[in-house]
Amino acid sequence: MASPYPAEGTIRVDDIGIRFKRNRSGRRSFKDLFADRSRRAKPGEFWAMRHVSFEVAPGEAIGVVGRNGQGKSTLLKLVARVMLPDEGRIEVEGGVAPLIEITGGFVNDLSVRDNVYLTAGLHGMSKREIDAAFDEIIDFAEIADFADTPYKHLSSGMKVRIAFSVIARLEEPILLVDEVLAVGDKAFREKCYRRIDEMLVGGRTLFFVSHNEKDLLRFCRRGLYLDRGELKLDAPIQEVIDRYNADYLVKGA
Ligand SMILES: Nc1ncnc2c1ncn2[C@@H]1O[C@H](COP(=O)(O)OP(=O)(O)OP(=O)(O)O)[C@@H](O)[C@H]1O
Repeated sequence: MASPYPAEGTIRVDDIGIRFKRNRSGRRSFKDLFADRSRRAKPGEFWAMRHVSFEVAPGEAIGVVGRNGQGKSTLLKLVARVMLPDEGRIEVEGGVAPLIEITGGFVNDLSVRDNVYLTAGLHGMSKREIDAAFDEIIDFAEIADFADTPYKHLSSGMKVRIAFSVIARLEEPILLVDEVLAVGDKAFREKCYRRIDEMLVGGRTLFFVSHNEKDLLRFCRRGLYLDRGELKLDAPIQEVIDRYNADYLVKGA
């Protein structure tokens, strides 16, 4: 008999909406949390995403496409639970390994070593497990000479290397990858992609944001096309790419 409980890696997004202020850096203040949650955007606010619904089964690999500023990163942050929707519900079964806005996840003044322990620890790895994996994590990133360097002194490509290397070691069932890998050099990116292939074979659920068709087609079977804060199309990835290109590709460009 099928289990009544959703399997790890399942994601259910039900009519979510999120609004932002145009003129302030932060989202909501503590005080705002207790204020009236009006369904209308107040002056100076706008809905970055509204009425978005979809379900993801464990092991699905989903490519998210759309022009700049259409809500792709916001959607990943909602799945990662670092943001909450103002409307609707989002249910995520199991932990999420996020390779998004990586510099936000790592602490600038800590060494690479301490950041590895911190991030892996926050995702449930014990100290003993991290001890055992540490050398491999550093080797994969190819930054052995920099293990005790403060994270802030790494180049942007080196930051991506160590972040990917840690995230790829986590046992979380859901993997989120935005365009950060574009910062890595070609050889390292290919190494990361092979690792993502392995993780998909292992049954991970993937959300992959990219403007690169080849990369989207490599990993994803299904696509979500976000446009003006709406989910314009949820379909096989090739269909989603074709529709996006038909809408926005400048002929001959
Ligand atoms: N913390 C925030 N405060 C205010 N506005 C925000 C915040 N985060 C995102 N936005 C706004 O929400 C909209 C969607 O942004 P998002 O980063 O999700 O777009 P995107 O599709 O990932 O874009 P890109 O392709 O450029 O990365 C944009 O208008 C952006 O300015």
